[in-house]
Amino acid sequence: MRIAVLSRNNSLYSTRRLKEAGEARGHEVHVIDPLKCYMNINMQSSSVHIKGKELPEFDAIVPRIGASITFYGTAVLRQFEMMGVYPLNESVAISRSRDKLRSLQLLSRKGIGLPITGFANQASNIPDLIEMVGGAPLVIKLLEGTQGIGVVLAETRKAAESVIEAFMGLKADIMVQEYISEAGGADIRCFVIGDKVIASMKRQAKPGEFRSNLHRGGSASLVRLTPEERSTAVRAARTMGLNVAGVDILRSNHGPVVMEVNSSPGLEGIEAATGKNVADSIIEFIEKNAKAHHTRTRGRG
Ligand SMILES: Nc1ncnc2c1ncn2[C@@H]1O[C@H](COP(=O)(O)OP(=O)(O)OP(=O)(O)O)[C@@H](O)[C@H]1O
Ligand SMILES: [Mg+2]
Ligand SMILES: [Mg+2]
Repeated sequence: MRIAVLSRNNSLYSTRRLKEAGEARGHEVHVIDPLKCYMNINMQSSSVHIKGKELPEFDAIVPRIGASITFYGTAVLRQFEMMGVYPLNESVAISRSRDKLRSLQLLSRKGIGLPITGFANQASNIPDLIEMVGGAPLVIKLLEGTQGIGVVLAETRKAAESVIEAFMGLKADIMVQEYISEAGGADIRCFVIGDKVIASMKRQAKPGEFRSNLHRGGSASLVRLTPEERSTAVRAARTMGLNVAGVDILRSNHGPVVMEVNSSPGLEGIEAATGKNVADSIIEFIEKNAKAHHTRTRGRG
């Protein structure tokens, strides 16, 4: 097969591994920078070009679209979908997963366990919002945050009120969440491919920190999932319409709760922690599932 990896940089670990794994399985793999692509959108035919050349036909495309280029990256991916290229994850599903509130709304509709979460636009609603999520301690999150930056633990109601007020004053979009203290500063990354969790790891925050992000000094280790955790992760990925997803779960007193579903989960941490060849499993999934014009939305966006 001829496979495109849509990625800004072919020296990134995940991109490199996907190229290696694809070639090891006998495929031709091209790394394509979505920002370098330009497109012809017309009635007769769609095409994608780079530096004056039309790109060849691909059998499948693996989107690795960073959060900062979601808008243009998904437009390029959609163009490939319209041309009939099989997307590992569809543009619609990626856009959906990038909106945290929309994601939580979709997951809750399917009865998937979530931390109690509230959001509001006006400062006058703050006291009621805090009440709704069960009072302090609680977690306040910037919707645009990443790598744990913009995630705050407010220990008291007073602290919560002033942090929420400050964020709202800056016109930042936030959500307020029940603090799952029993998770003990750990979360579980479930790497889902199709209808299976093919690898998982526990990430433990460093002492004195509640955020388990590896970028915040957390450490990864192997973990044994319960059947409920497995099925929660798989259902969360399916609800978002993602074939490949990194589902982050907290172990709460009321069972596993999903914190977020990532559409471009990194391979470095999970391959290092588990010793599994995750890139190979992704290529294998593509071999089994890639068909031209095979998206749930048929590229309609
Ligand atoms: N409600 C919560 N209760 C307990 N711990 C939480 C809660 N929300 C977040 N955390 C901790 O904080 C960390 C960061 O939170 P989260 O994953 O929501 O933000 P982020 O990592 O900045 O976002 P992204 O993963 O999209 O980059 C989590 O990995 C988890 O360890
Ligand atoms: Mg996170
Ligand atoms: Mg994330």
